[in-house]
Amino acid sequence: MSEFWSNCLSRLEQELPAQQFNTWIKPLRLEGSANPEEGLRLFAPNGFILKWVRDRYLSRIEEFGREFFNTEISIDLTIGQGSTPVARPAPVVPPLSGSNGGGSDAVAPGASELPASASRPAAALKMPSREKTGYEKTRLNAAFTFDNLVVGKANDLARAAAMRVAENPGSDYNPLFIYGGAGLGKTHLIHAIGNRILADRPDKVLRYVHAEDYYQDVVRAYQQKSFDVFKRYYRSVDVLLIDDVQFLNGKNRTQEEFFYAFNALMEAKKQIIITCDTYPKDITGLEDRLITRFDWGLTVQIEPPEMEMRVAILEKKAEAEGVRLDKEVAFFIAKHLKSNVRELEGALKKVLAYSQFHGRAIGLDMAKEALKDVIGAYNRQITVENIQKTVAEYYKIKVADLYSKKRTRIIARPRQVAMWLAKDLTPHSYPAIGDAFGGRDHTTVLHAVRTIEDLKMKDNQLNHDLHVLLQVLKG
Ligand SMILES: Nc1ncnc2c1ncn2[C@@H]1O[C@H](COP(=O)(O)OP(=O)(O)OP(=O)(O)O)[C@@H](O)[C@H]1O
Repeated sequence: MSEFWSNCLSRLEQELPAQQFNTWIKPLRLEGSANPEEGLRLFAPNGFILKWVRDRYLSRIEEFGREFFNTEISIDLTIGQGSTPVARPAPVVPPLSGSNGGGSDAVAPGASELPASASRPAAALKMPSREKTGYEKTRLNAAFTFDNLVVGKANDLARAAAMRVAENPGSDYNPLFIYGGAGLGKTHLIHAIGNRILADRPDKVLRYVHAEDYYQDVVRAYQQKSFDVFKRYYRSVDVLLIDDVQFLNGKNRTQEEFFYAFNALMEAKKQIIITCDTYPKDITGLEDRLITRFDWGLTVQIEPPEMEMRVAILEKKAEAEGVRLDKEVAFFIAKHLKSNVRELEGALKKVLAYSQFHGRAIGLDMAKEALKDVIGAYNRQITVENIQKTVAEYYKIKVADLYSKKRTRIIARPRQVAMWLAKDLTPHSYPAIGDAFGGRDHTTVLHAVRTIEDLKMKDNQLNHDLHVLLQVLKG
């Protein structure tokens, strides 16, 4: 197994820019028995890395596995440390040490709140200590700083507010609520704030947490009846940075805990910074008392970047990879990909890989060739509605069935196919796709995407369906 993993690591190291490899791949641990058919387990230190790896790298790792073992393998990606230490350990809660810390703690998260991995044992969450809190414990990503954040009209207000908070945590804007669409730099900005605070005030106890990880901590605290430790942990920080708060949607028990932590931190004049994909009042599935609190400080938006900013981002990212990008290439990419910085990064990566693979210098013609699929799909403006209509026609069902609660296989499978296509062909996030399918939870979309990914390897009919649908949609 270790031979496979080192093989996989060296291939990924060759394929990916060093920053991506170090951030997303290096902290992973793989475990499994000698027989790969019994399944492999890939441990990610936190939900943030898990989400990223699942969306971007898991299918590639599985592909390497199939080549290496010459058989189908399945990899169970889960939060944890495995049996070997990881670079950035996930926070975990120790076994119960006595009291459960009050009446509300006896309330379990609803069954639907429990993640698949909830029954797995967890290691111990340590109270942050000022002496011992090293950079790793903050869970910040050192790669996201103000220095490498490109500023333009789309984010100048958000950046100015972020700088102000970084300079005076706990005073002016509390909480600072940053919202905007997927891939527009919210995570980058929140890490930049954390990194700046820590650089200026190394004594501050600071904690970055993705909302999924916060939820996992609540689940573990519940399982291990260690709410005292959990509460003290989150209330003892000077700065709490919580990313993608929309993921608390529908998780009532977790929201309750967050509500108490929020109040305690605000009372103690500690800084809270929150990111979200929508304006507070538009968040669905979150309690009103939380939503109104989000508005207490300053709410700032990050918008899709304008043309000049997109060009500047491409140039900066290319520079970080040691490449000087011609203006015409940067303009060409920026002209075609408008709504999402992550997409711009993906396109740039594709151009760099294409140039390396074919041994060609980066120029306009080459970039056009490398990106013809990406840009073709983008220009045809594939929308979720369009996908739903095409899928419904293909499977001879009604579009309304795709929004409905019907679970019969004849409806459920086309719905999963449509969700998979929506994730593949549009820039929408899991929650946004869930909304477009009758207000379903993002986990349902995630499940659909994983199911179709798995099945398309094994099921010829499904593979054929996907092929036809992709051709129709891409034109
Ligand atoms: N203004 C910018 N300057 C430089 N890089 C940027 C900028 N905005 C976004 N990026 C880069 O784009 C990528 C995606 O950004 P990020 O993960 O911060 O988006 P997000 O808004 O948090 O997305 P999501 O809601 O999907 O989590 C990151 O690699 C980030 O560094």
